[in-house]
Parts: sequence; C-alpha cells; structure tokens
Amino acid sequence: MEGALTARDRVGIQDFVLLDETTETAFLSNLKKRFSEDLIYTYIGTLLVSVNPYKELDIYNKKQMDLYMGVNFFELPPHIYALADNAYHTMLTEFNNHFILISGESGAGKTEASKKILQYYAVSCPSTTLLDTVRDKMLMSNPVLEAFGNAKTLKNDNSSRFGKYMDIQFDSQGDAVGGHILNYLLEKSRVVHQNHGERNFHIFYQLVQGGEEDLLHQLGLERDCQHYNYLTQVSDHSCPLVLQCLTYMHIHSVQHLFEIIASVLHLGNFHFESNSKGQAILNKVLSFIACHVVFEMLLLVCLLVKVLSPFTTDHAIYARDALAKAVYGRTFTWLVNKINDMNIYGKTVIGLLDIYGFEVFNLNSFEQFCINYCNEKLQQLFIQLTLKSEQEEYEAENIEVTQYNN
Ligand SMILES: Nc1ncnc2c1ncn2[C@@H]1O[C@H](COP(=O)(O)OP(=O)(O)OP(=O)(O)O)[C@@H](O)[C@H]1O
Repeated sequence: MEGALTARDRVGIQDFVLLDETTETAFLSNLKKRFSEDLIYTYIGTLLVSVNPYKELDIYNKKQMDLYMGVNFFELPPHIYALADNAYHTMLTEFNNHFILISGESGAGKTEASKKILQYYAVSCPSTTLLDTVRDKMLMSNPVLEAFGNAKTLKNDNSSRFGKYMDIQFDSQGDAVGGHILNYLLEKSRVVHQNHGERNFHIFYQLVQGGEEDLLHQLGLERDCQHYNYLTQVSDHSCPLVLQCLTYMHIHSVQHLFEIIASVLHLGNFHFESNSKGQAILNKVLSFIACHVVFEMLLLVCLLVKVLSPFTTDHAIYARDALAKAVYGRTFTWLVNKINDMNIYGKTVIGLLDIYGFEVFNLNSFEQFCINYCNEKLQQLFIQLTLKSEQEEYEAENIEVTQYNN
C-alpha cells in the first residue's frame, strides 16, 4: 500500500492525528509543507482538511476516481474522492443515511468540494439510462443555482449567497435514483444593495449583457448595467449556458422567469418625488416602461399606500426595495422547487451540506448574521461529535485526558 504512493505523496504528515506535537504552529507548518507540494488534502482521522489551491490541479479526473473507488479510506493519500467513496460504501454496508458537512470561510472551496463529490458519484455509481437523466439533471442544476444564487464578493468571484443542502438518493442496490435540494437564507438584501466592489446576483448581468436583442426589447431592458440602480458594476458573464441548462431541466417558463428578473431591475429604477403634503408620488415615465412586465396598479398600492394613509418618499423607497427582495426570494425558491420536480425518492441518502461562508467583516446583512450564527452552531455540534465522543472513549478506557469544555 505504501509502495503505491509516490515520494511526493509522503510530504509532511498525511494525518494530523499522527503529528508528534499538538500545537497550532506544528499544525500550520505541516499544512504549509504539504501545500507547497500541491498536496491540498490532509486528514484528521476521518475528517478531511482542504486548502484552496486557487489553480487547477491534475487530481480530479477519471483515473483518480478509479483509483479511489472501493478502496479502504486510509489506504491512499487523502482526497475528497476517498471521503465520498467512504460515505457511499458505509451507507451500503450499514444501510443508513450519511451526511457530509462542508464548512469553512467564504472562498475556502466548499462549493467546489461539493461539485467534486457530485461528479465522483456521477461517475462511480451504477447507472441506467433513466439514472443518467437524473444524474445529468443534478449536475445541470449547479449552473442554474449559481446564476440565481451566487454573486461576486470581495472574497470570492463566485460566492454562494444561499445555504444549500443537497441529498443524493440511492436505492437498495446503491444506484443513485434521485436528488433533492433545500435552499435557505438567500441573501436577498444583495438584490437592492451591494457593498463597494461587490456585485448583484449573476443572473442580472447575464440577462442585461448576454440576453438576445429581442428578449431585451420585450422586457424593456437596455444593454447597459449602469442604467440600473440595483446593478453597480458590469460583469463578463454570458447568458447562453444558463438558458441551455434551464431548458434541459424542463423549466419551460423561462420567458416568465426573465420577466420577473427584469421587473426587479425596473422596480429599482422607480423614483419617488414628494408632493406639497409630503406624500410620495411615483415617476410616471418609469412606471409606464415597466407596466408590461409588472402590474402597475398593484405596484402603486404596494409602493405608495400604507393601509389607507399615503407613504412618504422614504417609506416608498423602503417598500420598493422590500418588494424587489421578496419577488426575487420567491422566484429563487420557485426555481429550486422546479429543479426538485425531478425527484424519485430513494431508500437511503448521502446529504451534502454547504452553508455559505462565514464572514466577520460583512455584517451588513441580516442573512450574513444568521449564516455566521449557523456556522457557529455547526462548529459546536462538530466539536461535540468529534472531540467529546473521543474523550468519552478515552474515559471508558481509563486513559487520562485534558477535558474539553465548550
Ligand atoms: N479544489 C480546487 N481546485 C482549484 N480551485 C479551487 C478549488 N476549490 C476552490 N477553488 C477556487 O476557489 C474559488 C472559490 O471556491 P468556492 O466558490 O468553492 O468557495 P466557497 O467556500 O463555496 O465560498 P462561498 O462561501 O463564498 O460560496 C473557486 O471559484 C475556484 O476558483
């Protein structure tokens, strides 16, 4: 087994459990030593620590997948494929559900890791024509979800701005028969406001910059991001890829979907003026442009009147933004439900939880606050499940150990 490894694979210690010194310095030094040789994975027992290489490594290919298939977890150098394979085989032998929790700071590589796991199952699990369709849909759902749920941030050009729990469902033979996605805490505030240097969700730019001339005309849009208050920067994303994926996923109401996205942009351009009584009045020209994509009368009621008394301009702006966030949030949930239409429920699942990244400095949004809280809770659970259970085992064996108290 050791003979199968190259000298390069043996750089540093492959499993932190075997480290002589349990200090932060020794931990980081080992990580650094391995990283300098492009060895981005290291185990801590059955946990996998991964460092983002920010470059393409030749470790994600069919040859590597074949190498890890059905092999004992510690037999080969640490790899995300080993983790995926271990979860799959344990699920089959124990016949119970397994979950892979991917956690880390924004930009750490969580989404990429979940994609690698999906790709591994797509190649390694037995399949039939029907299953191939399910598998392709699962893979195709990624670009769609990224278009509507990801955005450029200061930390990551393609940052997930929603939490995602995805499960892959298997029948008793171990065939992947379906998948299910649960989305939560979409960062809706991004629709109406982005921090300096950040962008709105990709789909807005894909539509404005990459949409066909005819489509833009129908939606009353101009091919100029600067024209829209909700879009701060330009982007180089193009539209066709997402269109193709939406079609493949049998989302037939694509035109309606784009109408809603366009209506959000139009909504952002609504300006309000104050009349002599301090009441908000809507800029009529803009509302006219937008009236074929949104119901103007309904909008007027939403934006200008509280219950019976009229809004001030500040209230009207607040109502406009709240409406834009709600419309976008519901559209995103609708899209996820559409993707989930492909479901066939299996007997056991392997669940992938990718909560979006922890950010200390971006506490402008309520969603980011909730995500940070969720990350903290998961971290606690994780410590409980690993350190505490380990401690209990030591105690049962009468081995002295320094107690961990959270
Ligand atoms: N294993 C990898 N190999 C090569 N590049 C990677 C790898 N993992 C991540 N990257 C690069 O880092 C970028 C950020 O990774 P990713 O989007 O997965 O981060 P994240 O942890 O999901 O961040 P967020 O919480 O902001 O969504 C990717 O777009 C990709 O360019």
